[in-house]
Amino acid sequence: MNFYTRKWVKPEDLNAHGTLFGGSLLRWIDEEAAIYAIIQLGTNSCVTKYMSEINFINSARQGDIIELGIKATHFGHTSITLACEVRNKISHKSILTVDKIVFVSIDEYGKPKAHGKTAITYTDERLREED
Ligand SMILES: CC(=O)SCCNC(=O)CCNC(=O)[C@H](O)C(C)(C)COP(=O)(O)OP(=O)(O)OC[C@H]1O[C@@H](n2cnc3c(N)ncnc32)[C@H](O)[C@@H]1OP(=O)(O)O
Repeated sequence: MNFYTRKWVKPEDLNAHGTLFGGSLLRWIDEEAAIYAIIQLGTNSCVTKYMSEINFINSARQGDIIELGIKATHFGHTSITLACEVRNKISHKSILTVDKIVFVSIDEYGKPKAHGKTAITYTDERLREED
């Protein structure tokens, strides 16, 4: 799993207990996962279809630096399935896991569209393809 994005937990991200608000974390995850799906599928016409059970394992506190990890686990015909882990950047203690986040590639009418991708590609491979 690659941990691309880091966040610094600030006062506006906290819940009434003074720990990281789950809603803030889920918003960051949805955006991170969407960016990952867009890059892998090569189109920004894709939507979140499904999120599996979310397991909040440990809380994060103000001042903590956390990192968001995403990995593609399955390429379907029109969909891509991702797994996510959020952990403390310093201690590597797990904060949250999501087993499955599914994005679907759509056409101009909002209907599922084949994306033609079968495996993870990395930026340097994509740049080589464009040469
Ligand atoms: C980035 C964002 O915030 S987007 C905003 C939030 N998301 C949305 O508004 C999306 C709203 N939903 C929709 O518009 C529609 O449900 C669509 C277009 C995504 C999918 O339409 P459907 O008629 O359900 O599509 P369909 O049944 O053909 O399935 C499409 C793909 O999704 C997969 N899929 C459908 N339902 C599920 C599910 N519950 N769990 C996992 N995968 C699913 C299918 O297996 C299929 O994948 P494949 O082609 O790779 O085999």
